[in-house]
Amino acid sequence: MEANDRTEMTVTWLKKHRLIYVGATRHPFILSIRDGSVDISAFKRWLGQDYIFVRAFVPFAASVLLKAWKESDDSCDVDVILGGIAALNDEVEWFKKEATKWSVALNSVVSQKVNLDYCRFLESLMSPDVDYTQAITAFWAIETVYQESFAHCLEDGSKIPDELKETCQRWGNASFGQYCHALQSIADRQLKKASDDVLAKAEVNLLRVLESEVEFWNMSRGEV
Ligand SMILES: Cc1ncc(CO)c(N)n1
Repeated sequence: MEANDRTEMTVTWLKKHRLIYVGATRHPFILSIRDGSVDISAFKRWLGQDYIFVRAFVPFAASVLLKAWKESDDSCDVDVILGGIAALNDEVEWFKKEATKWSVALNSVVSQKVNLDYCRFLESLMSPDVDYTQAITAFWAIETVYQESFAHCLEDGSKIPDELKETCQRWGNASFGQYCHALQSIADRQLKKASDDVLAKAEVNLLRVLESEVEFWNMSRGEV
């Protein structure tokens, strides 16, 4: 590959940063869900913290939608992102239902530092100074880590406890996978025509997302 080959930049980056990507998508927390050994208190901690994260992810998604509408040459982008926002609406309701099932009091969950930092990073990406290419690349990466992680839980040979199957289905299902692919195509198309400066920033943001995802799983396991 030539150094300036911009075809499927996301694929190139995931290869280049493979170790951290595998760290985010095959984390011990995910592996423990897959093999059924998951510590339920860790799962509940994840549930409460992720609810806080998802609430911050909604305005981020809205900011990506706004940027798509303003900056994209392809009006289909808005439809893809709108579909993602619709899914987030379901997701917020699902968290409330799931929290009741596990007796997690969502309104008394205190955001942990890792989560606060990640949400603050999302907020920085909402700035109008961050262009559509950077925003959509981060958006794709965030959704894809969950898709890859939970899809792995559902693969052959898994021993997920019944009461956690719905969680894995939520992000591991095929249509969420297609949605992530649609986001990836958009990101690749944008990255192909981006300036070198934007390209460099998008790569840094991708790394920040992957690191934050690893930390988020660590936090869920009570390790930070
Ligand atoms: C921490 C985290 N990353 C990604 C997603 C996917 O939406 C999520 N719900 N939470």
